[in-house]
Amino acid sequence: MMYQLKDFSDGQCSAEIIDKADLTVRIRGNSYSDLFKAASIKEAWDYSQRDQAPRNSTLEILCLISQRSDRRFAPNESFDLKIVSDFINRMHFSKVRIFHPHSAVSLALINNSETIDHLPYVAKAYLDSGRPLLISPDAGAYKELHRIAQQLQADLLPANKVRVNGQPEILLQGELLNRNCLIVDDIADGGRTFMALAEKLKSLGAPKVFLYVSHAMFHHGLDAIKPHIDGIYCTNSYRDWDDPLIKQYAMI
Ligand SMILES: O=P(O)(O)OC[C@H]1O[C@H](OP(=O)(O)OP(=O)(O)O)[C@H](O)[C@@H]1O
Repeated sequence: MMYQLKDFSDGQCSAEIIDKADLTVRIRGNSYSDLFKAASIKEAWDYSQRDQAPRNSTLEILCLISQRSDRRFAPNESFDLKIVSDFINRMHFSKVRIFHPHSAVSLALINNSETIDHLPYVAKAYLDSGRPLLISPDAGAYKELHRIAQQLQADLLPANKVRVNGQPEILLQGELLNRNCLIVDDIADGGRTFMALAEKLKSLGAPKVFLYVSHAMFHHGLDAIKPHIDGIYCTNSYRDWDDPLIKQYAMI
C-alpha cells in the first residue's frame, strides 16, 4: 500500500503517503465519500512529488456513481455525471480506468479515461453456467455483448426493453431452442428488468435462466428475483454479497 487513510470522528478523511512511487488508487467509487478519499490521496501524493520528475498516477473506479445519469433528464434537473466527471478531472490523474461504465458518456466526460473490461468476468460466468445462450436485455447492452459473444464464440440472442408506465416490456429477436440462458448487463438496480426478461425466457421454454451483472445493487433485496433467476454472477464493484443465489468475483 502506497498510502494510508485516516477517518476523523467529525467525518473528515485524511491521507498520508507512505511510498513515493507511481500511484494507483482503486476505489469502488459508488459514493461521493470514495471520490473525496481519492482526492485526499492524490493531493498528498502530488505534494510528495514536488521535487521529483513526474511519475504516473492511475485512478481505478469500479462502480462510478451517477453513471446512469449520462444526460440532463429535464431542464430543471442537475446533470449528475457531469458534476462527478468535473470533480474527477480536477484531480488530474494521468489515467482513469473505469470498470464497465453504463455508457460511453463517462469516457467522453472524464479525461484520460479507459474501460476496465468485464469480459473476464462474463467468461467465468459463461463457463460456470455451462455455455448457455447469451441474452442482451436491451439495445444499450447489445453492442458490448456482441463483442463479448464473438470473443467467447457464444450464441447471442438480443432482447429489447421498452418501459410502459415504468414497467419493462420485453421483445425477443430470435429462437431460444430450449437452451439455458445467461442474461448479461451492466447494472442491476431494482432488478425488475431481469425478472420480466427471465419470466419471458422461461415462458418460451428456457429451462434455466442465469444473470450476469457487473454492478450488483439489488436495492430491493433478492427475495422478489429468486423465483425467476436460477443463479446470479456479479463482481463486488458495488458491494459484497453473501447469498447462495450469488456467485461473486472479488475486485476490491
Ligand atoms: O434493475 P433495474 O432497476 O431493472 O435496472 C437495470 C437496468 O437499468 C439500466 O438501464 P437504464 O434503463 O438506466 O438504461 P438507459 O440508459 O437506456 O435508460 C441498466 O443498464 C439495466 O438495463
